[in-house]
Parts: sequence; C-alpha cells; structure tokens
Amino acid sequence: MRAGRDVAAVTDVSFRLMPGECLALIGESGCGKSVLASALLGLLPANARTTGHAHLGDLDLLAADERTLARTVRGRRIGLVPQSPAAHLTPVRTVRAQLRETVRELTGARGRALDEAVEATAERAAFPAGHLDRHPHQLSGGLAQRAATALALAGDAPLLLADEPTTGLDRDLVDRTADELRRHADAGHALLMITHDLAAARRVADRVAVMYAGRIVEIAPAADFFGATGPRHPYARGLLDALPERAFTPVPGMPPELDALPDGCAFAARCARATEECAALPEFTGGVACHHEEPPGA
Ligand SMILES: Nc1ncnc2c1ncn2[C@@H]1O[C@H](COP(=O)(O)OP(=O)(O)OP(=O)(O)O)[C@@H](O)[C@H]1O
Ligand code: NI
Repeated sequence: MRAGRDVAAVTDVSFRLMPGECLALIGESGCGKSVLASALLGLLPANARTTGHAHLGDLDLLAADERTLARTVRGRRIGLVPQSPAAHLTPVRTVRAQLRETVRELTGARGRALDEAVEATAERAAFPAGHLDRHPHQLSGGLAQRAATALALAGDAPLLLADEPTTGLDRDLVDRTADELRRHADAGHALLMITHDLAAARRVADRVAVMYAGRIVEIAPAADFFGATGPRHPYARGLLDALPERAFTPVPGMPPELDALPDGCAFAARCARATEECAALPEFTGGVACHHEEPPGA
C-alpha cells in the first residue's frame, strides 16, 4: 500500500466463530490483527483490496456495500472496541450522552430507567460514574478505553470485535474487563478479542489464534495452548516463553517486512527448528502451519 508497493497485510486467514464463543487473536505488533478486524467491518482504506468471504449469518461482509455496512452491520450486527478509542468516540458529546443514545435506541428505556441502565452499562466496563459527564478529550487513555468498551457492550451486537480492549489498564482492571467480556460471550455473543496480553487471552478465550506476518499459524483450544500440551507452532511457543512468569526470553530477531515476505515459512529466519524444508510454505493443517511442530509439553 505504501507509495505504489503492495503489502499483503493479511493472507489466507480462515476461521469460524460461533455465538457464545471467544477467539483470542494474538501476535506481535504489525502482524495484521487490526487489518483483519477492519476488513470485517469494511473500514480498510479505499486503496486496500480484499478477496474471499466472511460470512456473518447470510451476509458476506467482504461483498457487502458501504450502505449495508453502515446501516445494518457496524454497531448493530458487529460491535467494535477500536484500538484507538479516543479517535472513535464522538468528541463533542459526553460519555453519558453517547451511552444514553445507544441504550435508548436498543432498549427503549426512558427517564429514570434510562439513567440507571446507562450507569449499569458504564459499571460493566469499569467506567466510573463520576466521569460520565466528561467529554472524550477529558479522558485518560484507559478511561477512553473503558468508555469505548461500555459503548460496544451497550450496543449488544451478536459479534463483538475487541481490538486491544485492555491496553493502558492496570492488572485489576484488565481482569475486570476480561471477565466482563467473558460474561458477554457467555450471554451468547461471539467475541473476537485482539490482544497482546496473553494473561487476558487465557482468562477470556475458548480458542487462541496466533498470527505471524499476516497469516494465522496456529489455532488451538485455549486449555491446550496455555495448558500441558502447550503451543504447537514454534513462534507461538516463543510468545509464551517470552512471558516474565515463564522463561522471559524474547523471540530473537524481528518479523519480516510484509512487502518482502519469503516464499516459504515467514518465521523460518527466527526459528530454532527450521530446516531446508521451511523454504516451502507449510500448509495449515490440523490447527497449525509448521513443518516441525513442537512436541506436546516440550
Ligand atoms: N493504511 C495502510 N497503509 C499501508 N500499510 C498498512 C496500512 N494499514 C496497515 N498496514 C500494514 O499492515 C500491517 C498490519 O497492521 P495492523 O495494524 O493490522 O497490525 P496489528 O497486528 O494490529 O499491530 P498492533 O499490535 O501494533 O496493533 C502493518 O505492518 C502495516 O505494514
Ligand atoms: Ni492493531
């Protein structure tokens, strides 16, 4: 996309997400997580191209026109907690006014009942009632985050895309937010949670998808991924080993530039298990794309 050069920001991604289920999408900065979310919402820049299908019920999101997306999808069928919430909140209106509108539209509540529903929604996202009358520019990053989460929860869309919903929050608030998102999924909503925070992913997710250089390289049940089996892709193993409570050793090297990806496995250059075989792109089969997957529990 940069000055006439094509960038494959997301390639060959395929997954299913059911009502009541949470899929956590993890991976290093720049690997394509937010681009994937933007693609589903039709929010990519005008010069971006998408191919394939993304079915939401009977609608193909990638084929839908802007009018359909704007009128019936964004906010209604798909809620978004954006990665930069401050940029998405309406700047001239207080958080209370924005929440009131959403809650009123959805529930038809009026007067006292509406006031109470707004405060309850704020509470769900750990947004303090005392700050409801602030405008977005008067909020810290963490508060803007929680305001955006409250709005997304209030919208009650069957699919929620939460892009880094816990950045800038301290551990207690991360846990509270994660638990609330889990409850939201348990109430029958599908949740795609994009996060750097593996502890939050573990707390919320039923399944984990690991993205590397624009591709999903592993999808696994969270209980296996974080449990005795462990990740199967060496990159995923590396992400877990980078955690302070584990080996605390970062994955060596840097991810490749997306406009200069190798033909084979994009992780091979950083991978201790790589062989000549890795010059060929590994197929994604049985939940992992790797020629030399890690043995369980290694
Ligand atoms: N508008 C754009 N123009 C050109 N390249 C873009 C554009 N938007 C995204 N990209 C490319 O897509 C890649 C993926 O970006 P994306 O924002 O999806 O990463 P991410 O995984 O969400 O990272 P982070 O964890 O930092 O949010 C970036 O490395 C960048 O090269
Ligand atoms: Ni992102």
